[in-house]
Amino acid sequence: MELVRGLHNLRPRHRGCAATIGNFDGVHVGHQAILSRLRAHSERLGLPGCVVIFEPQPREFFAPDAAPPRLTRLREKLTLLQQNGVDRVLCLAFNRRLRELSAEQFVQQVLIDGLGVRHLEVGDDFRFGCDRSGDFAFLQQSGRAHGFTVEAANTVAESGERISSSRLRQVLADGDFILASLLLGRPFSITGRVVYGQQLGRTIGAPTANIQLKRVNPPLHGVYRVSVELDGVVRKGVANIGKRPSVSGDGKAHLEVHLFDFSGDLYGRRLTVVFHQKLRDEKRFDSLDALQAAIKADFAAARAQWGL
Ligand SMILES: Cc1cc2nc3c(=O)[nH]c(=O)nc-3n(C[C@H](O)[C@H](O)[C@H](O)COP(=O)(O)O)c2cc1C
Ligand SMILES: Nc1ncnc2c1ncn2[C@@H]1O[C@H](COP(=O)(O)OP(=O)(O)O)[C@@H](O)[C@H]1O
Repeated sequence: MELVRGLHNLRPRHRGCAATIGNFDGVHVGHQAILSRLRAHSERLGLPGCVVIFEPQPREFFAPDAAPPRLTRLREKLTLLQQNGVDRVLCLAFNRRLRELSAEQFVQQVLIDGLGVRHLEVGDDFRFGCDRSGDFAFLQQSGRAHGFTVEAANTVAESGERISSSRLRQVLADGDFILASLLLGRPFSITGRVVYGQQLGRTIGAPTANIQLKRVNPPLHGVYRVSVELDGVVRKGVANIGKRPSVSGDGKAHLEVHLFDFSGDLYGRRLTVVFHQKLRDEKRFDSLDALQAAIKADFAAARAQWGL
């Protein structure tokens, strides 16, 4: 899969494709249906299938503090798009210039001049362009004028309700990991690189691999029973995701995971943490002793649930 960052990196060889546009946060089952339609059209046309995404996502640009948590960070999203058979991703920086493009300008600059789109697949509620003025009817009209077809993918529902990124955020906040798996088509996980922490964990009998979240607001908070695949072995463990109010408090969310019956160096490794069950909310403890006791109890609870 090829990643093109910014319109200025598009070359004449990139013209001619089937495309879709959106945030694709989570790459859930609804998104997967659109990607499957995209693949069908790209095969029919004998052209690559291209997904146009935005980074940051529009709401993160408009209101950085009020934006909803991210289900997938850029790298995770790209991996999932690749796994869904996408040939090319055009990642556009959502900034003032992009925000101010009218629907006509967006179609002309991105879809026609940039990508030479021959088929456009969109979700049934897709809106774009300055103040969301472009809609499906507008795209169909542009398609007729510029020689591309447009199709709106059907809504995909689960348990009678539409699948969406915002529904997933709610389901994860509720700790319903079984429903989350149904909506995602895979268990919910967070992937990232293990970085150095304060080296405190090992001194309280709880070494924890700290996974870099890069300031992105995660959709989960609290203590969870988790698993991690490491060198082909599924390791069981417990994770804390939160701001660690009892210790540092740099105000940012951290994800740290302790693996049961494991000792070794994980620094620099890329881990995928799969979440299975919430144990409790994160708390502020007045002493390191109280924190240590709570962590010990979490270990015992998670071990018991895992049958270890
Ligand atoms: C199972 C578990 C539960 C935790 N619960 C809390 C908590 O409720 N409140 C809190 O402030 N920190 C909590 N922490 C985070 C600890 O403060 C942190 O792991 C410890 O300070 C070690 O940090 P370090 O890895 O950077 O050395 C928890 C950690 C683990 C592994
Ligand atoms: N059972 C384990 N679970 C998680 N990490 C472990 C384990 N055993 C050893 N480690 C290693 O110890 C590191 C965590 O130790 P810790 O004292 O918490 O340091 P830090 O604050 O740098 O995360 C991990 O990054 C990993 O390399």
